[in-house]
Parts: sequence; structure tokens; C-alpha cells
Amino acid sequence: MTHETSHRPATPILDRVHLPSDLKDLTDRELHQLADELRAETISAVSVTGGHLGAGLGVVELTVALHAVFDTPRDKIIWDVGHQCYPHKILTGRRDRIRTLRTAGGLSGFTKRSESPYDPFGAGHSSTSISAALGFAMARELGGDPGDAVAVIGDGAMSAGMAFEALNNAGDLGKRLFVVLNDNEMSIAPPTGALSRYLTRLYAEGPFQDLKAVAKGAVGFLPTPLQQGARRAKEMLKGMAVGGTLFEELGFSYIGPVDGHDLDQLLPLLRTVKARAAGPVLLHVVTKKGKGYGPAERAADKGHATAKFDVQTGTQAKAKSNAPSYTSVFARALVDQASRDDRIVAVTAAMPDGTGLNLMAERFPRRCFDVGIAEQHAVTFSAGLAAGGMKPFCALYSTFLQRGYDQVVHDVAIQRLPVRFAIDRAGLVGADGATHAGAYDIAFLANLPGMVVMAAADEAELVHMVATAAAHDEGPIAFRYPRGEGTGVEMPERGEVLEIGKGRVVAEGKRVAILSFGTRLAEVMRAREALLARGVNPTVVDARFAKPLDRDLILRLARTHEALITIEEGAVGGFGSLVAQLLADEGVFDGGLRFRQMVLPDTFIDHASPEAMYRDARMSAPDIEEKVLEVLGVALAKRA
Ligand SMILES: Cc1ncc(C[n+]2csc(CCOP(=O)(O)OP(=O)(O)O)c2C)c(N)n1
Ligand SMILES: CC(=O)[C@@H](O)[C@H](O)COP(=O)(O)O
Ligand SMILES: [Mg+2]
Repeated sequence: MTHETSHRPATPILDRVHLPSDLKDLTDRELHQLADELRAETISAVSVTGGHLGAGLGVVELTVALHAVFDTPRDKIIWDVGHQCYPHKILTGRRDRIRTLRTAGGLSGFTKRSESPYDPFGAGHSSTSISAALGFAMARELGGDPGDAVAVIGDGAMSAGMAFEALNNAGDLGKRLFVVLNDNEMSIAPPTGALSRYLTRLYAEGPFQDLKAVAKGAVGFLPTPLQQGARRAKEMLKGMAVGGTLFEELGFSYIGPVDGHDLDQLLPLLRTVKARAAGPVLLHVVTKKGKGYGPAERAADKGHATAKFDVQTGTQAKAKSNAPSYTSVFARALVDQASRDDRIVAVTAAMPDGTGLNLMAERFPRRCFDVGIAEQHAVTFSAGLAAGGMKPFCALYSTFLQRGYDQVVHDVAIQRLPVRFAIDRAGLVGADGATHAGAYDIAFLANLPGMVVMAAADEAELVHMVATAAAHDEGPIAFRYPRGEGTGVEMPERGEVLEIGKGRVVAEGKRVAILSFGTRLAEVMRAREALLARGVNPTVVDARFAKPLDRDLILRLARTHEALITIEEGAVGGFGSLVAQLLADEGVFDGGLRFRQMVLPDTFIDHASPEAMYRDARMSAPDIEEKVLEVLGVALAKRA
């Protein structure tokens, strides 16, 4: 019989952490181990769900340190964008559901107030955290919720106007507030802009700053030098650029740069500033996006977003596809137009890959601008380019265009400037959920005088719409298309310029006409097949334009059919509402026309697959079929 020594592995520390309060019992050494386990758990979870990986891996140590030092949920940690919050979710009572991230009924991929008291402020769009944290800080000062407010904002998000509006206000108000600038020298793509260069200079020069600079700033926070953490902090502060930074000029105490992966630096620093800060403090931490997972660290996007993957190899699951993505169709069509017209320029707000403009940047680098996360500026910059005689394509996701709405109205539409808005991710987007749904652009653009609003029914239509936009010099024009792949239709050699305000009849039928605006057309055609089998033959129209409407076509259909149904991938107030107004104005309803609108429901739809979301929104083929039968008064056998 052999004598065996039992080497039972110690219980992972993560298993003992159910809530952040459990971190208070851990030694600093144990916190190191916890960070390692948290990183492994994050990688494992995202390998199963897909999602935002790189940003979370970059803030593992920061997450541990913040939760170890601050007292959440009394203290509020506000993660900017929220795409880096998976480690935070694991530490705040959601580990048991972490493998449901971004799936139907599962955890959101962002922070969400309704999900946890540890998510004091929801996000998804960037650069809101400092404003929100300042709101919490001032609420506290005025007798509202107690506790500290800590905004954690990335270098990419820091480039947005909103972040500076908040710094400006916070520096003036002068109240205790913490901003952690998580500088990983990455946005989704490599960051652009002068601010990014400034931050890089700060930490390139930081280690060589001398003590006299320190004396001006954060050294004032230090407790008595006999306290061990403070001594460590003081040593570190010697090497930091604490005086004379932009942030100091704005009224913040600046501390940094500090290695955001070194808990031996982070913990004492945070403890010290928490104990001593009286006003606004900006802590500049330098991290690596994708830290600790080779495939992410090596990837061009540092693992920003990933499909499910094999942890050992990093190989991502790829869905098979027979059709190109709308984004790539747009990008190729734009490059084609740009190759024949050197006044065509393109603008993206930090989404060169997401909008496909990387292709334009490769072919025509001088005519393609990545302005950083700055949608408002992107719109007005495009307006200026148009006023200066260029033909700008301002390519934004529908959801991010929301941030530039006043600029669309005030700088573009009122001046009738020919900015071409290429609106990607129109409609429901899936796993990113409600914050990223492209639900409102039809309504908020089509109500603007002089704005032309188109939606592509398929990828061939998109090519024509790019050509139409390129040719349209009379005023602003927008065309929208969804996330994901096209339908696999035959592609035209070259885009044709469409007649403004004219739709196309796809199938002539009788009794009921379905007016489709955008890519629901495929579902409409599926519904038509089912209806034909029931002996109902609907007319199907691809409206192409929500503004101007094809009045002649719509009125003809209304007068020759018993019923008319509109369908669009947008909220109420868009295409269907405009058609309703036309019909009402022309007295068509007086003649007894039956009319229905199929729009997104008046709710914010949570993350799921796009197909499931449209099913829940009752906008799939069976719903269209049902709507047609209902409006015609035909009894429908109950749906399976
Ligand atoms: C208003 C807005 N525009 C664009 C985006 C898309 N977006 C999400 S994360 C991101 C990059 C953020 O970079 P950074 O703040 O440095 O965070 P990191 O991913 O590097 O941690 C971008 C452009 C967004 N979420 N919100
Ligand atoms: C967090 C964020 O806003 C982006 O990363 C977004 O998730 C990108 O979405 P797409 O995958 O549609 O480009
Ligand atoms: Mg970054």
C-alpha cells in the first residue's frame, strides 16, 4: 500500500465571494489570487456566450480594487459604456447567471439598474459616466443617497463632448467625486485624436516627473507616513504627473499614471484617495485591453467583441453565411462611388470596422475621417464638409445617431445641406439589447422638412440607395439598413439612381396591400406565400421612401384595395404614421379603407436574437399573415 499525501486544491477564493462585502475579509495577497480567478472566470463565461471580452479583461484588477476599497452599493461605481462590467457582475451576486449574458432572459451585456443594486446607472452608449456620477455626488450633497460616486471611463469614451461637459461642471462644483480614467490606448479601433495623443504623452512622461510636481497635487491626500499603504502610495506618487495636467486645470486633482494591473499600486492609492479626497479626483490608470488572454491581446481589436470561442485556441465559432453583410455591401458601394467622384468623403465616429468605413480609409485615406466617439461633431463636421462643397457620407449606427439629433436638425436640415446619412444597425440588433436598438431614426428623421429618408429592402436596394444618395445634392438624405447579412439576392453591377419618392410594386394582388419599408420585405414575402395557399393574394409594395412618400402609389392602392397594412422596423411615429396622415388628409378613410400599422411595440425590447426579438414584437411572417387575415375579417385557425 502506498502512502499518498492528499494535495486537495484549495477552494478558489472566488467561490467564497458572493458579494463585494466578502472582499473586505480578504488580505491583499488573496485579492491578487481573486483577480486571477476572476479573469479566468470571465474568459470562461464569454467563451460560452460571446460578447465583449477585451474591455473586461483589462479592468479585472481595477474591478477587484474598487470593490475591495469602496463600499458598494452604498458607493456607486459607474462603468462607462458598461461593456467592461462582466467581472463586476461576477463579483456582485450574478456569477450564477454569468453564462446567460446577452441571451434571451439572461443578464444584460451592460450595466442595468433593474438588474442589480450594484448597477447604479445603466449604460450602453459611451461617455455618460462622469455626468451620472456627478449627479449622484450632488444628490448626496443635497441630502439624497449617501456614498461616493466613482466613474470609470475609457480613453475612447473620454474623447466625447459629453465627458468634457461633465468635467467642466464637476471641476467647477468642486465636490468629492472620483473619475478613473482607464487608458488602454484603444477604442474599438485604435483611438484617434489629439486627446488620445495627449494621454499617451502623459504616461510616456509620467515616470520621469519629479517630486515638486507631486507636492502641488495629490500628495495632499496622504495620511501619516507611518501608515503602510500610504507610504507605498507616497513612493508611487513621486513618479507621477500630478501637476499641470489638463485635468488639474479643470479643477481635478490628477493622480497617475498608475499601472492598472498592479494591485500593489491600485489598492493603497484607492485607499488613500478614498480616505482623504475632498474634491474631484481623476485617477489615470494604464491598462491593456484583453489583458491575460493571449488570443485577445494579439487580436487587432484586443478582443473587443467576440463570438463564442474555444478557450484553449481562441478559435471563434463562425456562423455560415451565403450572403454579404449589409455593412460590407454599403462599404463596397461607397468605395465604388468614391472612385468615380473625388468629392465623396466619409465620416465615422469611432466605428470604422462596424460601419465598413475601414474599406474607404484603406482606399482613400485622405477622404475618410474617424472623429472618435463624437457623433454630434461627426454630424456638424459633415455639415461643414457639405457646405464646403464636398459630398459627405456620415456613417453612424442608428442608435448612436440619436446623440447627434440637434445637429441633424439645426446644422444639416435647416440649412438644407446635402449630408448623406448612412444609418447602419437600423432596427433590432439582438444581443446588445434596448440601448442599441435602431428603433427611432425613421420617426426622428422623417419629421424634418426637406429630409429624404430611404430604407433598403435588401442588399441590392442598398447599392441603389448609395448611388441615389451620392447623386442627391439638393438637401440631406438618409438611408437605413440592418445589422447582419443580406438576403442573398443577385447584386447589380453598379448602383442605379432611384427616383426620389417612388416605391416599387413587388407583387400585384387584390383586396389587401402591404406596404413594406425596409428589410421586413422578406418576411412579407414569406407571409404572402402562406396567404396564397389560403387563397388570399396580397399586393406587396417596397415603399423605398418614408419621405417623401410615394403619394400617387399609396393613394392608388388605398382606392383599389379594401385594406392597407404598413410594416417597418421602427417605432411608432415613422413610415406608417406618415402614411396614415396622408390617407387622413386625402379623406381616404372616409371611404371606409381598413388600415393597420405594424411597428415595434411601445416598449424597450431586451436582448435576444434578432429573430426572437421580431417574433416578440409580432413582426414575423406568421404575424403579418395573421394581420392580413384579421383586417380582411377572415377567420384564422389558431397558430400552432
Ligand atoms: C455614443 C457611443 N458611440 C459609440 C459607441 C460604440 N463603442 C462602444 S465601446 C467603444 C470604445 C470605447 O473605448 P474606451 O472607452 O476606450 O473603452 P475600452 O473598450 O477601450 O475599454 C465604442 C466606440 C458607444 N457605445 N456609444
Ligand atoms: C459596446 C458597443 O457599443 C459596441 O461594441 C457594440 O456592441 C457594437 O455592436 P456591433 O457588434 O453591432 O458592431
Ligand atoms: Mg480604451
